Amino acid sequence: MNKSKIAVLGAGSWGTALANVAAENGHTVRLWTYKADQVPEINEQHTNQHYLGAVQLNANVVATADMAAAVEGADLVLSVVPTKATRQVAQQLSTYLQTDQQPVLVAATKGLEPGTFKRVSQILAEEVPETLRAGIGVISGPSHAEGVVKHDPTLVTAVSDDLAVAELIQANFNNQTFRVYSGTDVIGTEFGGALKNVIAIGAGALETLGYDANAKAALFTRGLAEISRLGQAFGANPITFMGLAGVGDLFVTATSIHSRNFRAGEQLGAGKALNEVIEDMGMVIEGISTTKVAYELAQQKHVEMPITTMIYQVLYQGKDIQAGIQELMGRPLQKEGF
Ligand SMILES: NC(=O)C1=CN([C@@H]2O[C@H](COP(=O)(O)OP(=O)(O)OC[C@H]3O[C@@H](n4cnc5c(N)ncnc54)[C@H](O)[C@@H]3O)[C@@H](O)[C@H]2O)C=CC1
Ligand SMILES: O=C(CO)COP(=O)(O)O
Repeated sequence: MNKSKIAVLGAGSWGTALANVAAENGHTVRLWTYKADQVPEINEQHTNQHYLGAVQLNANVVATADMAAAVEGADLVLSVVPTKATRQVAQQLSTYLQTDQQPVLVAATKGLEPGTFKRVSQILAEEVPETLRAGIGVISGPSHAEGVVKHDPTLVTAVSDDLAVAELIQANFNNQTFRVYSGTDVIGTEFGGALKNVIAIGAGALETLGYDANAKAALFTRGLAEISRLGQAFGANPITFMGLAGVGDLFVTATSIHSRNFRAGEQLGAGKALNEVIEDMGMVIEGISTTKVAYELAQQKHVEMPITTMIYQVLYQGKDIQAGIQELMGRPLQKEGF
């Protein structure tokens, strides 16, 4: 395929891993960071120690703290900063894009914006020039950065309202160890990616509390039913939740020690205070704010989400986890619904 100019905004674990995939595919890559002190390390040592340890990055991953330089002439721009920073970064991006520039914009962040309840691709659409709105896509799926940079076989999905945009993202990022599917269910893909983080926090807590596979299977299955129900209330295709952005990402996030959400849950299960968990992680734990958004959305849409509600009460109202589990187990009997 033709080689592209790709700008990646955000040099944390995931932005760096995606930049690395793009560089390995022969594209010209600029990795923007707002922390200027990361630049010499990435460009000279070809590492990003804080996020990815000693892993050697492709030498064609070029970091810069200058967003204008990063996005100049870019064919694709990936947004990979935390959800809460996305709006501000998209506003900055808009000031730097040339008026005749028509890059495809890709949301790689998994979250829902507190207060507005917006999906990440919606935030981008609201903040960038109108001419770019038709060219927005999402990349999601079970893909811990740590596995991607060491070339573990990884499958993700690229989606957009316009299949041609999804296929363009697919063609640019696919390679022998990073297989990219395409699709058009943007809503389902973004709800799946955001909401699995909530369930992963619960899974981490179960792990610490010593619960076995029965409890985890129960959490995954009924958690996925909640994710699907809320997604469908916003127009998602329920089948999406059976795929990479649904059960796939739920599985990886709720079982892997690489998951910040799972690890946060483990620490909460051990009794650590939420503010200490956040402080000590040093990386974004999206599920914490997403839990609150999901809880509020469930109330607003009258969607039954008992597990999410319990996790909300643990995180924000000091509920005891064991008491929460007992409450869930004692709920009125009902038919198995999805
Ligand atoms: N780490 C992973 O394996 C994966 C992460 N994701 C998602 O990607 C998103 C980013 O995650 P990570 O890279 O892991 O997070 P991270 O915490 O490793 O990195 C976030 C990056 O954003 C930067 N940043 C923070 N606040 C900023 C601001 N106000 N303005 C500009 N830059 C800012 C940080 O300096 C850092 O470079 C999250 O939504 C996460 O759910 C998705 C798939 C895999
Ligand atoms: O989305 C992810 C893997 O697909 C990353 O999950 P964490 O943010 O919990 O590390």
